[in-house]
Amino acid sequence: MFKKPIYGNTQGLKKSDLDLLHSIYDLVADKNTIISLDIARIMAAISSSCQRELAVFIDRQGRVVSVGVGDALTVQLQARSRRRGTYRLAGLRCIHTHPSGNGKLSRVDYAALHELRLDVMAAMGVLGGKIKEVCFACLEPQEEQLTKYFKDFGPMSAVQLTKFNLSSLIQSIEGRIKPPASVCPTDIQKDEKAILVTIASEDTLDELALLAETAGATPMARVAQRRNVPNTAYFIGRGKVEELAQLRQRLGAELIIFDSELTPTQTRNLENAIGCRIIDRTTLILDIFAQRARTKEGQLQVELAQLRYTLPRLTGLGTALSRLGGGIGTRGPGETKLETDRRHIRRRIDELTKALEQVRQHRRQQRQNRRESAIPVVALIGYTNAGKSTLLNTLTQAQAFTANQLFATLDPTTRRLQLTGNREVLLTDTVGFIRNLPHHLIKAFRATLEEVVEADILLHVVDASHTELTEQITAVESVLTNLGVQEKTTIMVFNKVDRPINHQLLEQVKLSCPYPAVEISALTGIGIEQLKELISQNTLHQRHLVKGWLPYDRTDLIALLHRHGEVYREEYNPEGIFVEAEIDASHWMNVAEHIDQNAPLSK
Ligand SMILES: Nc1nc2c(ncn2[C@@H]2O[C@H](COP(=O)(O)OP(=O)(O)OP(=O)(O)O)[C@@H](O)[C@H]2O)c(=O)[nH]1
Ligand SMILES: [Mg+2]
Repeated sequence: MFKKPIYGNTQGLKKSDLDLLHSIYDLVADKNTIISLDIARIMAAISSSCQRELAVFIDRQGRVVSVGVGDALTVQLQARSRRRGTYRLAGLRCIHTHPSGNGKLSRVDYAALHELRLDVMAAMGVLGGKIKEVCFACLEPQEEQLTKYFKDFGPMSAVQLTKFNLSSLIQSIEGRIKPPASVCPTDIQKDEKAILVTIASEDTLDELALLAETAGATPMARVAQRRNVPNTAYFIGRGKVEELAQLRQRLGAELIIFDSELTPTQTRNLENAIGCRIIDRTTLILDIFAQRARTKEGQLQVELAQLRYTLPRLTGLGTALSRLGGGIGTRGPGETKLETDRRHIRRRIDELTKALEQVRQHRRQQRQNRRESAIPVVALIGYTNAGKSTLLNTLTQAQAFTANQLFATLDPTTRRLQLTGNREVLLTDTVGFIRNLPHHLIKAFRATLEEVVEADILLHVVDASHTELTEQITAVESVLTNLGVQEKTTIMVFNKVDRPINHQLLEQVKLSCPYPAVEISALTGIGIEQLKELISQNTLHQRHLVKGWLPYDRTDLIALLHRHGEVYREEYNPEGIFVEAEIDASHWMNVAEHIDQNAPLSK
């Protein structure tokens, strides 16, 4: 029969010891404890008898995966390496012996713990065939990364070692390691069954359902209980809580999402009464943002918002429940931080605030540069899913990500847009708005939203085919007011007119809106030329008139006028070139100083 190998240098080992070593493979440790006593005792006996170090690796199911003679590094390097990505532990623990009787971990032991990213490294000091003392250590994440920081346990007896709860130690370590953004999507729990709850009318749950789906959940049922005032303890009535608990059981749902903000007490009470994870709309939106954020800036903003909002709410049962495997509302900074060190959170908030301040400075500088080049900036704003990114793509042939999802865009994208008459503007696409956009989010997303604040004009993109277009416009306007930009020059862009439209409603909306409006389809191209014309008209003041004479040796300036402006007259006379043109403010100075009111050769 195939025998699993004994790794390391086995030369000189007695046959009976080798057989005993082989027998370790047949033993299984309890998955929650570091090692079982029978394995420990066999190791102590052989290690003492041959006066060599022995190492045993056990996986999370308690199975012995490799047995060897020598230190942990030698043994494991010969056995198959089992790294599971840099942001996770290897899922293996190592127990090895020191025949000197000293149970303290050696430098090699710590090195192996770090290099192999072990769950735990334990050293057993053995003397006279008996276990004298045991020490073990695990990695201690710093700033969400696994570094060379260790946490030591022991010395203790072998019996004490078998009583130690390994699972919760591993969970607490892994809870504090943050995967890099690029690996986040693999952690998304697809199809978490969810129940949606509101105290308004059931229609309002359409949007919540879309949000839930965007986050990766499957809405299974909708529960509406009309109330003017939420119950302070449970948000909904006590009887409804019972009903919800039964419904959850029947459907096997893992998550209940409320359409409003819940207080920490309400969340806790509901979790205790229903026994599953309860999240509110804000937490759901933050979760989507956490999944979407790709740039460093986006990630900083989401983490800040989460720390400010979600973490103080993740207390009580929620903590235990979310430990059972993450899921919606549990992504992001990780709540173990909350348990271990509240001061750490405050420190992190400070760090994030400072880092974001730097981002803002940087963006301010970028905007300053743009301002100097005097190219007008046009910001695309609007309700999420209105078609902003699609419009950016249509107008500029950009390749911004678009999707029939809420919050497809998180990070601002800026592209140049060529208009008629060589006119040029910068078009910025940014995060979509939503009704009751959480206050924390507006604050956290200031760096991004400042693009809107600093823009010269706004294109307010509206999904004209949406039944709630009026509500969506109002929601966007309320965010604009919040940002203090309600007075900015705005063009209303009614998008998706290729779809069935309630024309009566659209006409009403257009009549009541004080801004110039245009109907378009970003998808099919209807109305795009008209929109460009409106953008031109509204950014006209950014051009200067040039009228006068240029010498023949400055035909380069004529070329510049053609490139960055519109030339109305261009006459080649014997005494010089007479031009009448308009040119972008950014290039005006270059030409203006050479333009002469009098013909050069007539002077
Ligand atoms: N029929 C039709 N669909 C459109 C039109 N414009 C956009 N869409 C669709 O609407 C959905 C949302 O488009 P996006 O461009 O991602 O919307 P957005 O406003 O950038 O959304 P967020 O970034 O999520 O805020 C996509 O499925 C688009 O294909 C249009 O003119 N007509
Ligand atoms: Mg978008």
